[in-house]
Parts: sequence; structure tokens; C-alpha cells
Amino acid sequence: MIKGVFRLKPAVFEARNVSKQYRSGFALKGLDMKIMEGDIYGFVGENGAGKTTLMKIIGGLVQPTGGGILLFGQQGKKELCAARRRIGFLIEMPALYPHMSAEENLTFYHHILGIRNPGRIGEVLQAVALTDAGNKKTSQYSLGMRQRLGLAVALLGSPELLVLDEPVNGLDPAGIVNIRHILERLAKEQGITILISSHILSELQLLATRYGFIHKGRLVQEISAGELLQSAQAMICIATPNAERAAELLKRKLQITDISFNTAGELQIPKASVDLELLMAVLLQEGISVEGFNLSAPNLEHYYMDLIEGVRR
Ligand SMILES: Nc1ncnc2c1ncn2[C@@H]1O[C@H](COP(=O)(O)OP(=O)(O)OP(=O)(O)O)[C@@H](O)[C@H]1O
Repeated sequence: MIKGVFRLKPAVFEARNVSKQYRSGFALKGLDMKIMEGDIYGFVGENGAGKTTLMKIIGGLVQPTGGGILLFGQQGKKELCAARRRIGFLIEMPALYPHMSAEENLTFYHHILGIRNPGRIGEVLQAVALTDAGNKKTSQYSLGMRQRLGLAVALLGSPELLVLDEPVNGLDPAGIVNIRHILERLAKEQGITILISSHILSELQLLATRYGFIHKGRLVQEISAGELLQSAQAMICIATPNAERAAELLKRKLQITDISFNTAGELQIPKASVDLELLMAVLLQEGISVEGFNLSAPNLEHYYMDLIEGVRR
């Protein structure tokens, strides 16, 4: 019998018990984390949780005060330096010369990075959908275009890993979707692994294949997109003009305690905590009219809020 060989993808990045202490206190506190080749790793945490600090440690811009990191399995000082050439960063926007075109700006970075392939500038402009605007002065670029140009700079060295700190921050909806499509293509067509932080969780959920939740400098949990979907977080949403009364009834008659209201004023109940037939029967019996009913898929935002609430308790 021929046995199939199941090969695990290698870790591209690993943090082992990483701490960073500033004078003001700890930014990272014994953080462990692993990004596997091919992951689009969504890095989620509130302001000040430590996301940028970790990204800066990956880039060598900040040194940890405890623990250490591995990049592509390498951990010596020299080896980490060499491994960083295989990574593209968009942590802070690279300086762009406003009076120069995108092509000229890229030529400048191309030179600084010592990249030999002259065709690379055209390739990265195409990858970020800026080919047609390549001759335009960057002073005339929108924020979304500038952000894509920043991504193009990060791509110049043909990285295997991209580290992106809130790349859609401040962009309009079209700009956000543009960036998502570009990143999806880079992951799918070029096999680039991506570490991306964002506060827009609904958007991040459309892109990421894995998530890491960081709270006060510690990684609280890692979960795959598949595990998120299988989590018990699917919600039943009920639209009724008598939402308050319905909630009170369901609490009293069915002992359902975790009822909330969404922004549309609908009742929200975790699917796992109800018997649907019984719930409908109670509402109808009590003369509560149900105008709409739907089941919302497990949602990254709910999952994260529940997780963090649990950690805070
Ligand atoms: N250079 C620094 N000197 C002192 N404290 C710092 C420095 N950089 C970051 N910090 C502190 O470390 C903590 C983590 O900051 P960090 O920027 O890594 O968080 P973050 O998760 O990226 O937050 P945000 O989502 O707001 O960008 C914060 O309390 C911050 O004030």
C-alpha cells in the first residue's frame, strides 16, 4: 500500500516568549505566535495591544527585551538580517517625493535596495494596479493610490512575506476593496504569506485565512478561518416591532440570557443557545409579530469581542 506523505507547511515567522519593555511599561509580554507559509494572518487587537511593536521587531526596527524570533527558521543575528531581505514591509508609509512620478519614486527605492532586475518596477506597478498612473506625480495621488504605491515599494524585493500594519486605515470603501483584491491576488498567484493588522474586522474576515488575537502584549488565541466558521458564534437575528418585549419574554419563558440587539434594532441570539421551534412558538403564542428572521454566519467582530470580554473578566 502506498502511503500519502502529509507535509506540514513550514513556519515563516515564529515568536517565542517575546517581550518588549519600554520605560512606560510592557508593549509585549511573553508573546508566542506562529505564521505558516501561505497564511494570510489577520492580527487583531485594540489600540496599544502591541501589534506595531511586534511588526517592528520582525523588521529589526525594535529589539525585544526578552525572548526571540525566528524568520524562515533562522534565528542568529546575521541570519535574521539575511532573512529580512525576503520580507516586504508597509509599517509606516515610505517617504515619497511628491514632485516625482510613481515610477521615479520606485526607481529611487529600486536603487537603494540594490535590486538588479530593471523590469521589476513595471511588475510591481502592475501588481498594485497603478500601471496607468505610473507617470503621474505622486502629489496628485489619492490616499488609496499612495497606499498602493507604498505596497509597490514593499513588493520591490520580491518578498515571500509581507508585513502590513493597517494598510487600509483611512481609505474609502473602494480603496479598501482595491487593496483586498490586490492582496488576494498576491497570495493566490505568487504564494506570498501575509501578516496584516486591521481594526476593520468585517473587512479582515473577507481576506484572512488565520487570525491571532493580541491583548495587552499577549497572544490570547490563534484560530483558522475554518475554525471561526465552525465556532458556536452563528447568530439568529429576529426583526420585530416589539423587540424589548420579545427579549423579556424569551428571558423569562426560555431562560435565554445572552440576548443583544444589533445596530438595526433586531434581537440577536447565539444559535447554540436556542431551540428555534420553541422560540418561534413562544413569540407567536404571545402575539409578537416576526417581520424578519435570518441566521448570520459567525462573525469575526463578535468572536473577538466575546474573547476579549472573557479575558478581561
Ligand atoms: N517608542 C515607544 N516608546 C514608548 N512606548 C511605546 C513606544 N512604541 C509603542 N509604545 C507603547 O507600547 C504599547 C503598544 O503599542 P503598539 O503601537 O505596538 O500597539 P498597536 O497594537 O500597534 O496599537 P494601534 O492599534 O493603536 O496601532 C502602547 O502602550 C504604546 O504606547
